[in-house]
Amino acid sequence: MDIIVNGARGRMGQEVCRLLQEDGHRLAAAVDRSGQDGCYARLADYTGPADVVIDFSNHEGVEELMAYCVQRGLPLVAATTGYTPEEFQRIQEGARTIPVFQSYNMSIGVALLARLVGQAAAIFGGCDVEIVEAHHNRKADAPSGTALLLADAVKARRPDAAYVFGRAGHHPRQPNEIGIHSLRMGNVVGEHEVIFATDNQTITLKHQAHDRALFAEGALAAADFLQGQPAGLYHMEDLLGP
Ligand SMILES: NC(=O)C1=CN([C@@H]2O[C@H](COP(=O)(O)OP(=O)(O)OC[C@H]3O[C@@H](n4cnc5c(N)ncnc54)[C@H](OP(=O)(O)O)[C@@H]3O)[C@@H](O)[C@H]2O)C=CC1
Ligand SMILES: O=C(O)C1=N[C@H](C(=O)O)C[C@H](O)C1
Repeated sequence: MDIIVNGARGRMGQEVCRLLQEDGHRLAAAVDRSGQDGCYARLADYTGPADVVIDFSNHEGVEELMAYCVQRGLPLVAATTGYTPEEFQRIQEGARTIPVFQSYNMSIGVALLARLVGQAAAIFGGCDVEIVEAHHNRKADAPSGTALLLADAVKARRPDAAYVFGRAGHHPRQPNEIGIHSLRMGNVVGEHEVIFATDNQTITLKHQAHDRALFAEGALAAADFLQGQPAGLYHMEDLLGP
């Protein structure tokens, strides 16, 4: 399979480019806005053969990304985080024409975590929920896309949940709050903890990524999954199975 990697000079892009060749895939084109190290500066500069685009770049490039994939009829693995609601809507629109696999976290472990979080939220209906995420000190967006994905897994079971990002000052906790807290430090690859607390017990569900290869492997599995799929929006749940 011939893969276009968008954001190819970034931390994740480099990991995908390294791994895909070991994995029997082929790099059709490396695209990065720097245009350095043999990369195309823009997606539109590459018109050669390709089977899929994997995107780990920046949310602001979504219009160009979707226009390119839709115009060429190319399936897309959309792994970038930090989308505004309008930008995310652009992905949903594109998915009416092409198959799009979108996840804020490409690891199967986090897909399982999200499922367990949904179960815990349903079983412990009235408990307090707090989410703590930690990432490296170069991460641009906060909270992480994964923290939002996990909060959404709770909200799916508790529609009145309200997200509170960090806390300061005098604001007593409300029963329907989901507290979301972001740590940025050193070289942490990605850690997510969801805490369910009642007055007499605490349950903590936690995922730690040790290596970015985890996300690159997931993105390649998603690219494989998309081959032959009809237009639509796909997620890690589709890879996880029952
Ligand atoms: N879904 C998942 O599992 C994961 C998602 N991510 C997400 O992936 C994204 C990238 O992460 P990471 O690799 O750490 O970030 P980096 O900043 O290291 O890499 C992003 C790269 O994309 C380039 N870039 C920015 N905008 C564009 C554009 N419009 N077109 C082409 N290239 C562009 C950047 O160039 P420049 O340096 O000039 O800005 C940079 O080289 C983030 O949103 C991150 O949160 C990360 C890990 C896992
Ligand atoms: O920027 C990162 O590094 C990561 N971003 C994703 C997110 O925002 O959730 C996934 C992973 O945790 C690493």
